[in-house]
Amino acid sequence: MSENPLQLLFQGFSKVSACIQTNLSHFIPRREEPSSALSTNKTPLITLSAADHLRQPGEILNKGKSSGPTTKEELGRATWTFLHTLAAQYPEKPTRQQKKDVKELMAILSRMYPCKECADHFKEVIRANPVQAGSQDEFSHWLCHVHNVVNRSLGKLVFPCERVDARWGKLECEQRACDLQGTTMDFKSESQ
Ligand SMILES: Cc1cc2nc3c(=O)[nH]c(=O)nc-3n(C[C@H](O)[C@H](O)[C@H](O)COP(=O)(O)OP(=O)(O)OC[C@H]3O[C@@H](n4cnc5c(N)ncnc54)[C@H](O)[C@@H]3O)c2cc1C
Repeated sequence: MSENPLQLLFQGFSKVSACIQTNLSHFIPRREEPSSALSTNKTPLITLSAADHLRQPGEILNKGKSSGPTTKEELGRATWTFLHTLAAQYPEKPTRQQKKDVKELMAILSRMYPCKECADHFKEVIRANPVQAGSQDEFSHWLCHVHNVVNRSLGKLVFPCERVDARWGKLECEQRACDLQGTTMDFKSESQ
């Protein structure tokens, strides 16, 4: 039976793709591994999609961002996206542990954010504005407020916090499988 010419074309394309991956992986430095692991590990270090064949090698390695080191602005936008998405998904009734976790996360950010001047400034911001994370609404509005404190210090426009839920939503995830589970119990005795 004669094969479909398109099928033959795709088979040829797959072979070329596998060959490019194997050869390209030789040019990418890898972490120290025991020599036995190196000799047996056949998994390519990167995988390429069909569209990647149209890109330059440098573009493939920096997929999704402009080439060159990450700027303070890119880092800031990515971090605020992470934080506001976290706040949008924060439970209506968080557990004691979840409240503790977000406070710790902010404290860690103020020590380890990879821009020292930003981290130092953020430390002052959260000292003056202690984390409020008693509910989803409280946490997302607190975050909006501290983001505005940073905005003001950089001469940026202040964001209207009543629109924070419209700007930042929960992560798109099938059947809300990404949602954090809170508690249905009412911890009235808790101080925060
Ligand atoms: C913790 C932290 C501290 C930082 N400190 C400094 C610093 O000291 N010096 C410095 O130069 N840079 C700092 N940055 C980076 C800075 O805040 C910006 O991220 C960066 O300048 C890029 O700004 P942008 O205009 O693209 O928007 P961003 O401020 O990054 O905001 C991203 C998007 O969030 C939305 N948004 C804006 N304000 C709010 C808000 N209040 N609530 C909800 N959504 C909002 C807007 O749609 C905006 O486009 C810090 C970032 C973080 C995460």
